[in-house]
Amino acid sequence: MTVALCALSHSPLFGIANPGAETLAQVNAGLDRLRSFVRAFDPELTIVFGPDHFNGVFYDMMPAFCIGRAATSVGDWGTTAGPLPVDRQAAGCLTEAVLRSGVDVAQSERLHVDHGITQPIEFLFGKSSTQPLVPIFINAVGLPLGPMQRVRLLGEAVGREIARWQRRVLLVASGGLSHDPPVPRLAEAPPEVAARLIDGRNPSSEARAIRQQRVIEASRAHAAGSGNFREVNPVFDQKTLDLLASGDLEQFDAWTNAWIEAEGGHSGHEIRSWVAAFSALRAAGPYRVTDRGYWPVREWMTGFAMASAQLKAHS
Ligand SMILES: O=C(O)CCc1cccc(O)c1O
Ligand SMILES: [Fe+2]
Repeated sequence: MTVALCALSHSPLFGIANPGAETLAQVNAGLDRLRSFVRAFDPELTIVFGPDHFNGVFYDMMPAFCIGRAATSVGDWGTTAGPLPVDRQAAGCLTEAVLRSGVDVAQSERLHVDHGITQPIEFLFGKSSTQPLVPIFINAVGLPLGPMQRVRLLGEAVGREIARWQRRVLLVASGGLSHDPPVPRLAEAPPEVAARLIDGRNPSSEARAIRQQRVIEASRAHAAGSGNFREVNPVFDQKTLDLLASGDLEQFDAWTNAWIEAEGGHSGHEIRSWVAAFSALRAAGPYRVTDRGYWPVREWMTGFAMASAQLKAHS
């Protein structure tokens, strides 16, 4: 057994909005380092913890967590659409292990995923990779959410299971850190928006284009200092990264969702992906963070962070 971890933010505005040459060069250099880390580790299986943004998972059946035994990319924001190379057997083992641990994870024979899962895969492996995957959906925008402790326990159950395997497993976390992009919320949605949050799968390409254009315009307004979006919070983000690096992950149990939202914005809940993945790594053994980068990027409407980590025994 050996396990490694890569965690990174996603933003659909990456490649669309320009954060300036210096930031872009630094982020790209960071992504290059992550790709080198992954190549050197040479994973036989990659488990991706990531959210969805009402593109693949809706309120007609909103699970807290869901493991895909098969999955298909909706192809939003220029990501490759279609079936993903899911390792069905590994996904089944993980589902059983998590259920045995007492965490009532949902399961899917066709998990629909958006850029929350596909962007990190494409960053790390390219646009049409055949890298075997297990996608694990972590609800971060379909309020209400359960306590953070459940996220940690989900991750631990995954980590305990893969620690028993004779296989190099890469854990990938996708999301965060603090950000508040224009993702609709059911409680405040007018009826036509509510309808698509409940059952909005397979929008017409025109409808998708209109929504994406709205996000692009929002990011322009935000970058120009107007618009009604919260600022990225580097203090919250560094605190999150410090705690993840410390390995003292039980401390996240005390982070209430109200506090996370107040400090990290509505999409700050995406740190759940990071907590799940780091908890999985820790369940496989003591770890150390080997790389860490952070850039608050207004043009991408997010604090863009990345990290890699590996087991101490293998460093
Ligand atoms: O709903 C959508 O498709 C856009 C969501 C979105 C926007 C900016 C930064 C992000 O990280 C993000 O996920
Ligand atoms: Fe997101």
